[in-house]
Amino acid sequence: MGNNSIVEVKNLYKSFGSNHVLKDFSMSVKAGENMVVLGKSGSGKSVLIKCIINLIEADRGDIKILDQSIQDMDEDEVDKLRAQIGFLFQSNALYDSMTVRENLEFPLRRHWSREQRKMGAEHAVIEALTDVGLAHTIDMMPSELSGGMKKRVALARSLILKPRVILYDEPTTGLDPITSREISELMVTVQKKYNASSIIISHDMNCIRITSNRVIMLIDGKNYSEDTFENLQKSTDPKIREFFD
Ligand SMILES: Nc1ncnc2c1ncn2[C@@H]1O[C@H](COP(=O)(O)OP(=O)(O)OP(=O)(O)O)[C@@H](O)[C@H]1O
Repeated sequence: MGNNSIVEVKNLYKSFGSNHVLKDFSMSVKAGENMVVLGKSGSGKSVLIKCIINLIEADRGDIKILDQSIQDMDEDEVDKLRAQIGFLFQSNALYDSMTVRENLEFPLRRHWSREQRKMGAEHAVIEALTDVGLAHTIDMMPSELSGGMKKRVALARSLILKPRVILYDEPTTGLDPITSREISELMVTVQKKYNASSIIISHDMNCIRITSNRVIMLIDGKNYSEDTFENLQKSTDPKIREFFD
């Protein structure tokens, strides 16, 4: 890996009609790094994540994940790459009609052969659930779980393929402060265990403080500033201060 970059975004532009959302945005996420993207509502954080996983196409710019340019990939290659990327969406997106076990098996059905699943699915499900402290919920339905537990199960599901990169979209939204803190600490624990890199979109200052190695300020469509949480907190720049005051 040339420059040790797991995710490399260069000079990204994305507009919707006259709404210029990303304007020359660049960032580089290193191996094992937790990168937070902080920006106001509507600043383009979700658009950025969607560009990174090729759900929407950027107008201009380069995106490389694990040294592969996503724009040059055919569908098969994108699919293979997606197996190495874990997602944790705000909504959790658990299937309500499936047990916890079936929810966790879902990505395996897509990316593992029948033979691989026969040999390894049970072990993989138990390992991922154990990592989030919820092995005992394996036969439960999502409706029997609290909000925080659902979030943990969704995290377990995003870990099951042992991703190199994990993308978190507002992982603590809707959770009480104690549960938010637990989820944030869990994100740090799993990042260490899996040696994954993460890109985290969040407004939750406590979550950012706990999880981030670095924070990017997404302002006016650009990477306006990037630094550690502690250094940004000390900034006197009014555009940065808005987030901390
Ligand atoms: N598919 C789309 N078509 C048209 N406009 C879009 C589309 N997706 C996003 N936008 C616009 O892009 C801008 C950025 O949206 P985005 O969802 O990335 O914001 P965000 O920073 O994630 O905000 P929030 O913190 O509120 O989730 C918004 O003005 C939004 O209306």
